Amino acid sequence: MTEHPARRLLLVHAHPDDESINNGATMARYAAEGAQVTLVTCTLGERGEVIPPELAHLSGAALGQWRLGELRAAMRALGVTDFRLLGGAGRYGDSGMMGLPDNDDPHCFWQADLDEAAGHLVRVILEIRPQVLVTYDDNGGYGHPDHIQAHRVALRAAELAAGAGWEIPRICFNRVPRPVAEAAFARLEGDLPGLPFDKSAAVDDVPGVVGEERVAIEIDGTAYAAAKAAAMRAHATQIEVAEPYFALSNALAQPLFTTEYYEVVHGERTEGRAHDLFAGIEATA
Ligand SMILES: CC(=O)N[C@H]1[C@@H](O[C@@H]2[C@H](O)[C@H](O)[C@@H](O)[C@H](O)[C@H]2O)O[C@H](CO)[C@@H](O)[C@@H]1O
Ligand SMILES: [Zn+2]
Repeated sequence: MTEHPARRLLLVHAHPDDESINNGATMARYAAEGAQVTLVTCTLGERGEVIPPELAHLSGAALGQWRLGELRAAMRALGVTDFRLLGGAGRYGDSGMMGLPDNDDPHCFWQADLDEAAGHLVRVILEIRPQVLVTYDDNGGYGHPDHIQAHRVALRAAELAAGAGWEIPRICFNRVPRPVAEAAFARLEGDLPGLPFDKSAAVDDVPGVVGEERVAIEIDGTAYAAAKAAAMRAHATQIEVAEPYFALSNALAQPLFTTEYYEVVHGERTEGRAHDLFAGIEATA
């Protein structure tokens, strides 16, 4: 039997950058504490926009390879050594934003056969035997096809893995409590004049905003704020950071959250608001 660290976390994301935006502090914390942190990213993000003018020439496969390099740099910043591309680098293409003709590309992730894609993830689950799986809600957080498909593939793979001998004890969705988001945007409104961004996004532009009652776990990542910001800066084609804020290529400022929040959607719930993704889960072989 392969020796496993006692605590094993698996995160499933759509593009290089999502992991740092949603879970950078969480990943840095658990990596620093000696847990096994495994990231599976489903596409290389080759249909993304590019922020820095000096990189504006990058598109298609060249952009995808560049973003893979950005992902490597972000993982170094977080101290995460186990990160993989679903089915291997380039297996599934970036599907573009919802409603675009890109969504119909037969190579794109949105067109993937669900069980074929989930099969790649089942192999990772049976190898790692994670106690916690983190992914997006059924809307992918904000409706992007690759995020929705990442959710579907993650949950299908968890179902198949349970039938093949490993039921993941806890499955979580990335969340932000609405009061937290509203307070952060209120601060942003006052800070905006001093930022390199002209406009602010809105609370409902933030993926996964829900009522407080649905948030079961919060991870205080204050100690890892610098690591998260460095990881986000590593994704320079997609993200501009001006702590404690950032903007994507749409140049709309939004809060850079260093406390990260989770809803538990499968497995043992926690008593009240927990502060550890592994709370109440026995270390398992
Ligand atoms: C955070 C995220 O999921 N980014 C995706 C997204 O990128 C957005 C898209 O280019 C949109 O048109 C911009 O206005 C927005 O600023 C971008 O964040 O979609 C891309 C294409 O599928 C994807 O590569 C990127 O990772
Ligand atoms: Zn994404």
